[in-house]
Amino acid sequence: MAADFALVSRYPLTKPFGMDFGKKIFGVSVSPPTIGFNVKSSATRAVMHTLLESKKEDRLGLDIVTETELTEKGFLGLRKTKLVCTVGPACCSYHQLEKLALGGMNVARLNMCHNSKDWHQDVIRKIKKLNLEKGFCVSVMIDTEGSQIHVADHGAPSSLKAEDGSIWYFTTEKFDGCRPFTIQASYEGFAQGIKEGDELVVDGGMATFEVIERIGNDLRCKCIDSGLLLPRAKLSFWRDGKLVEKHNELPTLSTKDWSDIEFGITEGVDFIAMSFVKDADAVKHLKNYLSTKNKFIKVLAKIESLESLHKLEEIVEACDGVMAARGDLGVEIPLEQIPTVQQEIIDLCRQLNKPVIVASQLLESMIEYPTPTRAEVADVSEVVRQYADALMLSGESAVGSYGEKALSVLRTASARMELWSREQPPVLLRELGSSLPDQIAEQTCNCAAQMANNLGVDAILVYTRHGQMASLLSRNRPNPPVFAFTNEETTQMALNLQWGVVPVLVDLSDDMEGNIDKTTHLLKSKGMLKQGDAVLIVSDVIATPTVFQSLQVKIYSIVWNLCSEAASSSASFLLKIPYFLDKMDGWTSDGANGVVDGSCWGSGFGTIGEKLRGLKGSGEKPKETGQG
Ligand SMILES: Nc1ncnc2c1ncn2[C@@H]1O[C@H](COP(=O)(O)OP(=O)(O)OP(=O)(O)O)[C@@H](O)[C@H]1O
Ligand SMILES: CC(=O)C(=O)O
Ligand SMILES: [K+]
Ligand SMILES: [Mg+2]
Repeated sequence: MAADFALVSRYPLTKPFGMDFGKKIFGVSVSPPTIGFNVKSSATRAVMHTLLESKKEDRLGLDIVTETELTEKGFLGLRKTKLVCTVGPACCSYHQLEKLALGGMNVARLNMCHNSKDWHQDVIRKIKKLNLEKGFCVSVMIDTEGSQIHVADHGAPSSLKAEDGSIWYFTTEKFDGCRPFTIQASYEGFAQGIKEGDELVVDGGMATFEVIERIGNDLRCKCIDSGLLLPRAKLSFWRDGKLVEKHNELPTLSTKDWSDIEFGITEGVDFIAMSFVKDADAVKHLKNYLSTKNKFIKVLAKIESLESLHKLEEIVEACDGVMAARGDLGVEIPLEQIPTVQQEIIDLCRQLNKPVIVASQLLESMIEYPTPTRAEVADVSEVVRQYADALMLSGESAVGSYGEKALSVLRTASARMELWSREQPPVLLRELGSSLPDQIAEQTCNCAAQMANNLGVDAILVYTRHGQMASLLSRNRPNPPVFAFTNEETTQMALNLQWGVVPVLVDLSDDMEGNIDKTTHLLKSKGMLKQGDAVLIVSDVIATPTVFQSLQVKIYSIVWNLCSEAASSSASFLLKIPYFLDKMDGWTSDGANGVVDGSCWGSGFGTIGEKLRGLKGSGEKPKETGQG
């Protein structure tokens, strides 16, 4: 949103590697490093001020941050990668949350492992107040504690050092105060099935112990690799180089988790992230529960255990989105496997059209330092290159001293990598839809995205009720942003997590042409659509139920007419795919709009054309899509 932020090193650059800052090198513009991170330029502040002063009904239903970014950078300058911030003590005041929202936070995450319900309630209410009063659009996610084996208490306020050869007791006995060399573990059955000679690994390798004796529920262990024991350190057991899997003994949703979910429902959160998901059943169970309560909260499955990797595909199919939770995952699989597993999770989510967040340690050093390491910037950029939907800050925003700066690093690094990625060849997407209407919607979105790239249009506009069409467009990762106009607030808040989608809340009617006129008029009146701009319009709406349901792809090119009041649509064309074939004779043709025959659209549409013609013969009407 603000002017370009150059990443600043905390190590002074004595010799800039033979480069002259300001010159173009290999097509990359290198700007001189600025000192520190400005969160907002004065120009940005001025735009925001004007927007805040403007009447709500003139504000297009776009959130203030996107509107400012759009005014400053234009359609193609909009950031596509979404940003999630974990809220903790370092950023929980109204003012601090406002700064994160201004900095581009799309989703605020509340980790129910920490702090009280009152504290979380206070934060959620502040975020909703900011959205209402200041024109932000920040969604709220709660993240369940889940059942995990970790240090419940080690008797010290912060960390404890375990030295090589020292003997420690790990117990499930609850006691107050401090017993030297004694660690309380969180799970009663933590020692079950554990044998002498097994290794107890703390926090994925921070320290390692060998089990020398099992005494009832307790383990006597010798430290074989010295290190630190942090509060709530994660504990895992290994035998012959393999993880001893213990999650299947634990419920995915504990009593506390259910109580936190009820709390989330009452407070109207937009996402529930389920920790330590083992299989699709747990996800389906929660989704069913939410639907019986008529709540449209999206369920995100956190992939952070070995079990979840074994059942990745069924979990991704069942959930509404995924979090690659690298923190705990790194405790369960060897660290060197994290990069390939991350790429596999992201690719699968894109194929199955589910938004994916990559989380943990993205800018870990920024908890303490005002600038990231080069390796951290490279990690963030790699996630963006892999086309994840969202990046997440954990401790950097929750407890760090430089949360806002960390957010600006995510913003700058993702903007730069998104630009670079546009030059890369597209990925082949597998076919998802099984019903004909779903296939039509999917092919329309694939073609529309390709067309938008080939024609170099400035923006894609989509009219959507449940966000499905917007999501199918986003799945193609098109160059222009996807403006998703919806009249459902739940759809607006859910789309906040999807790559390149700008959700816009508007009153939509059944008259699609009217909707198009209204929204393009608003974009024009705000100066966002300018002479020479072209937008591609995709809709999936029942025009008049008795005639046909149509999918339309329309190129709307803005030409400033000297004699006419505003802009006119030129060279537009419209593809109508009739579903009610008894009224229509195959493909429609509409001279005025330059409607094209399906065969112009390549083999994908040819096949669908054949299917439609086949259906015409059977007189069968395809079932309604539920899309859009
Ligand atoms: N609401 C909160 N109150 C206090 N501290 C918090 C809060 N949320 C996060 N933190 C702090 O920020 C750190 C990083 O947060 P994060 O959400 O990544 O948690 P985590 O405990 O590492 O575990 P996980 O993400 O696996 O649930 C935590 O270890 C904790 O110290
Ligand atoms: C985010 C989270 O839960 C993890 O990385 O483990
Ligand atoms: K959690
Ligand atoms: Mg975790």
